[in-house]
Amino acid sequence: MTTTPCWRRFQDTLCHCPDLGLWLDISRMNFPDDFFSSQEPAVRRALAAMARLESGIIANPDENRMVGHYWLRAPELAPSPALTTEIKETVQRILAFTAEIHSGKRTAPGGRPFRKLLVIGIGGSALGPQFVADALGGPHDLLTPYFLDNTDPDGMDRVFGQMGDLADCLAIVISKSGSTKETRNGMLEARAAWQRAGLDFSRQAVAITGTGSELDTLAIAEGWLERFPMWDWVGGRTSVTSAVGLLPAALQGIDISALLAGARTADQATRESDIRRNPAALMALMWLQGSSGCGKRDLVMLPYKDRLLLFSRYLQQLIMESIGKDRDLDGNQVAQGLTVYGNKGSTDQHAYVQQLRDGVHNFFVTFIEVLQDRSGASLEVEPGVTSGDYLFGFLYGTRQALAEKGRESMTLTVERIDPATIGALIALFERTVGLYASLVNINAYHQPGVEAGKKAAGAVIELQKKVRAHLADHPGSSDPTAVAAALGVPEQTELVFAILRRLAVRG
Ligand SMILES: O=P(O)(O)OC[C@H]1O[C@H](O)[C@H](O)[C@@H](O)[C@@H]1O
Repeated sequence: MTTTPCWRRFQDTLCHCPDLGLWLDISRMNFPDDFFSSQEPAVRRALAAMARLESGIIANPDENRMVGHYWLRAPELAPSPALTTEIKETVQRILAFTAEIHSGKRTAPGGRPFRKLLVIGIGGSALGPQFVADALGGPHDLLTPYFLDNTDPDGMDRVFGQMGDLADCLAIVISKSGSTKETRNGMLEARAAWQRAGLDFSRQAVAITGTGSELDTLAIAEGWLERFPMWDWVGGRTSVTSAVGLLPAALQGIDISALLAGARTADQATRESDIRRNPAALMALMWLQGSSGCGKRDLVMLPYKDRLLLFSRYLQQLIMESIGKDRDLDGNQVAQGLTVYGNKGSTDQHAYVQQLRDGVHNFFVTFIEVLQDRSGASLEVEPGVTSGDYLFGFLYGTRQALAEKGRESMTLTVERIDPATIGALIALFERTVGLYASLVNINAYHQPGVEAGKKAAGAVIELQKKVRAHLADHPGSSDPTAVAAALGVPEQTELVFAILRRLAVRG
C-alpha cells in the first residue's frame, strides 16, 4: 500500500456530497483493496440498525429508551404525531422567545434590553452550545455568550468578572436530568451573584430540562421566564439540535433554521445505501480501519480553521462517551474505545505534530479543510500569497509529511463555515458514531461509567461532611490515621488525608 496515493486512488475513493458542499478523501487510509467488499455485509447491518433506530425502536436497551436526535431536524420522521408536534412547537417557541428578546418586547427588569447570555450546563448540556457559539459567533452577536461549565469557584469568578454588569444578562440553565451537581452549583453561584447585585435571578432565568426534574420544579416554583423541554429520547451528547443548542444559538443571533437544515441534509446524505457515497458509512469504516476496530489507534482531529477549535472537544464527548464501553451488546467484555484529541492546524504543527510524524505510531488523523478563507479580500503577505494560502499549504504539507512516514489520514473538505455546515458536521459525526457502534456491536447511547464516578464523588462529599463535624468536636485533630479511625473508616485514611490537607490550605 502506497502512502502517497496516486490521483487514480484519490478519484476512486473520493466521496463528494454536493448538497452539503462536502468532500471526504480517504485515499490516505491504508485499507486493503477488498476492504469494502469484505465489510459490506457489516455496513448493511449497521445501516439497517440505524433505520430501525430512526423508526423509534428501543435503541438504547440499558436505559429502555428510543434514540431520536435525528427527528429533531426532521420532525415528520418521529414515531408519533404527538412527538412531531412537540418538536415543531418547541422550535417555534424558541424562535418566538428569541424574537421577543431581540426586539426588546421582553426586557430585563428595569426595561433594559438583554445583551448578554450566561449558559450554565456541563457535558452534553454545554459542549454543543459552546462549539456552536465559538464556531459561528463574532462581533455582531446579538447577545454575547458566556458559559459556566464546571464547579470550579475560581473559574466561575473569572466568568462573572468578564461579564461585569448582570442586569442585562439572560441566564439559561441546561440539564437534561435536572440534578447534575456541577450545574446546580453553577446556578446557585449565579443566583448568589445576581443577589449581590441586587437582582432577582428568577426574572432573568430560563430552564432547559426534563419535565418534572429538580431543575424543572425549581423553575416552576420560582416563576422563571421560560422552560424548554429536554426529552428522554435525546441523549445529552446528541442534544445540540434540540433546545439545548438551538436556544442559546438563536439568542446569540445564529440562524438556527439554517443549522437544522444543514443537519437534515447531512442526515439524508448519510442514509445513502451506496456505501461509497455515504460519508458517515465511509468514516465509520475508516475508524474501523484506523483503530483496528478496538481503539488501538487514536483519532487526531486537525481542523485548519480557528472557528473549529472546539470541535475536537465536542467530539471527545460524542465519540468517547458513546464508544468507550466495557461490554458489547452481547454482554462480552470488550473494553472498547476510540480516543479523540486535537485542537487546530496549523497551530498544532508547532506543538505535537513532531510526535505524529516521528514518534509513536498510535493514531490516524482527520484533517478538516475549509475552502473559504474569510468573507472579505485578503492581504498579500508575500507577492500573490495570502495568510489563507499558508493555511492551505500547511494542511497539505503536513498531510504529505505524515503520509511519507506511513501515517494514515482522512481529509474532510467543506466550502465554508456557516450554520448549515456546522449543522452538517454535527449530523455527520453523530451518524458516524452510530454506525461505528453497530460495526463494533456496542450500545452507543448509555454511559454507565459516568454514573460510577458521580456516585463515588457523592461519597467523598459525605465523608468530608463527617470529617468537618469531627473537627468541630475535636479542634486541632490533624492526624489522618486518627481521624479515619475515629470515624470508623480506616480504609479511607488516604481520602481523609486529602480532605484534611485541603481544609488546612483553605484555612
Ligand atoms: O444534562 P445533564 O443531565 O445535566 O447531564 C450532563 C452530562 O452528565 C453526565 O456527565 C453524562 O454522562 C453526560 O452525557 C451529560 O451530558
